[in-house]
Amino acid sequence: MPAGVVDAAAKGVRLERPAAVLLRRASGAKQLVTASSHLLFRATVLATLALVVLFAVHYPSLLSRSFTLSSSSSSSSAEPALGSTSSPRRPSSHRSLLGSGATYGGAAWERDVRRSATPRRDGGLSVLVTGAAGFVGAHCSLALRARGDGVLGLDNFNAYYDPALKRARQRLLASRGVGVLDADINDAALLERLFAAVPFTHVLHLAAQAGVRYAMRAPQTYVASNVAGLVAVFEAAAKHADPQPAVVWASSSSVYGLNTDAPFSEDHRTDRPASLYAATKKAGEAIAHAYNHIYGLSITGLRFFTVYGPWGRPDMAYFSFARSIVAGEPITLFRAADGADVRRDFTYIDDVVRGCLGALDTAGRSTGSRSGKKSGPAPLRVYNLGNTSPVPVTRMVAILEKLLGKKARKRVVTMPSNGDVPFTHANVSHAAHDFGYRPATSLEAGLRHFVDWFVQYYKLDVKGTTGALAGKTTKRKSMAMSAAS
Ligand SMILES: O=C(O)[C@H]1O[C@H](OP(=O)(O)OP(=O)(O)OC[C@H]2O[C@@H](n3ccc(=O)[nH]c3=O)[C@H](O)[C@@H]2O)[C@H](O)[C@@H](O)[C@@H]1O
Repeated sequence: MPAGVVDAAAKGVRLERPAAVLLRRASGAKQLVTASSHLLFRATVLATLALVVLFAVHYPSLLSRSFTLSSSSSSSSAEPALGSTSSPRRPSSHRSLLGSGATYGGAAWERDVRRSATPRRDGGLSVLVTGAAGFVGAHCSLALRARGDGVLGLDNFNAYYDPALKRARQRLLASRGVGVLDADINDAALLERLFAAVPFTHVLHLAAQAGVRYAMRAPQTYVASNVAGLVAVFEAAAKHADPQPAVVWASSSSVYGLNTDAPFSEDHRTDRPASLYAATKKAGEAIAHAYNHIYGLSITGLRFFTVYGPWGRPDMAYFSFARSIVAGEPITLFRAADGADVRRDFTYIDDVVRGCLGALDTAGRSTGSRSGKKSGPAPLRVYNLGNTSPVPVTRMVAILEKLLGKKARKRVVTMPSNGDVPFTHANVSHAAHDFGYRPATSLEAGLRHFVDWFVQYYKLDVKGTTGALAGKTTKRKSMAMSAAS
């Protein structure tokens, strides 16, 4: 090879080398950029997924069918499970934590809300029922609807007791034209929106954290529901409704606490609550006074006395005892420290429903307005809704044993120091005078209705387990609430 050529070739090689290196570097950089953008993309996707999972864990409610007028049976198709009625579980997270970014609103939503809340009779009420998928709330909603009032329900479906039972009540309400919003009373934005959409004449506020003894296990849920939630409802009714509705709400016989004068009258002392539950209800009565005084809200508090019946609360003694008797499990019976039987003024649900409707019908108008001015004093009332005849809990168990055809396995212990009180006994003369409240159901008759429902709802084999029930239950109307039937 000639030298020039060699040189040239060498030069060529020399000349070509930097170009190839540059080319390789360029393509390396490109690959690097591509690879890192893939990496970045994947990291972003992973981070997004992680956020979604975190979000779902902390706020499952938002991913569910929130704030819709749930009426379909898809909300819970689970078969009723007797075993799932026993001990209370912690309530699920409150929707109020989500702030105001929820998915309610829109023309279709407002149309559904208004349809449910519109009365079907002249002069009918338009009632917002909170806790509508609860025991008393569901019965009252059906009774109001049955007489032609408009009812919109609201419930957070928390897991204090089996939410499947609440969903079953919700389906029953839907079948009668009552919509129940899946929402929390602590969601101020939602309440504001509702009062903007509907001129409710009344609020029947029954949403609460119930249960006397559970308050020792989950104290903050009582404050969140019974104090903060009550304030949220009063705030919305006082400041965002035009005109202001009258509010009727659930207080409790437990406010009498350590009171020993009997029968309990509304004029007796209620400043010695025995449980945090009672204290939050007593606080509610004081809060009601303030909202009535400042904003002219018409407010009626109803002190319920151990309400029982079909579609009841599984955490209550009569219900959990029935479950245990059927399952052959032991029950614990409390005895007062002096050895006396613990007694309760058990009140049947239909009587309580009549009391609630009487209180709504006689509530009287609120006198305030959104501007904050009131035109004069508004009604502020409180009533006992009891049965006026206390019965020993041991007698309640004996009736259940007879109805279920099976003996209870009893364990009797001295009442622990858990907020319980040894007896309750209502004087209902004020409610009788003001709206004709007259409880008419004996514990025997009321528990018979309960057991009929209980056996049917949980599809119990009454022939196998309950001689006394066989035959009776087959005649029963299917899933009908007595209040509306
Ligand atoms: O009247 C009221 O204000 C209250 O009535 C009931 O509270 P309570 O009367 O304690 O009803 P249960 O929990 O069903 O207890 C009824 C009776 O059974 C007794 N009991 C309860 C549970 C148990 O395991 N053993 C037992 O002997 C209690 O001491 C009580 O005397 C409701 O649970 C409250 O939400 C309501 O506010």
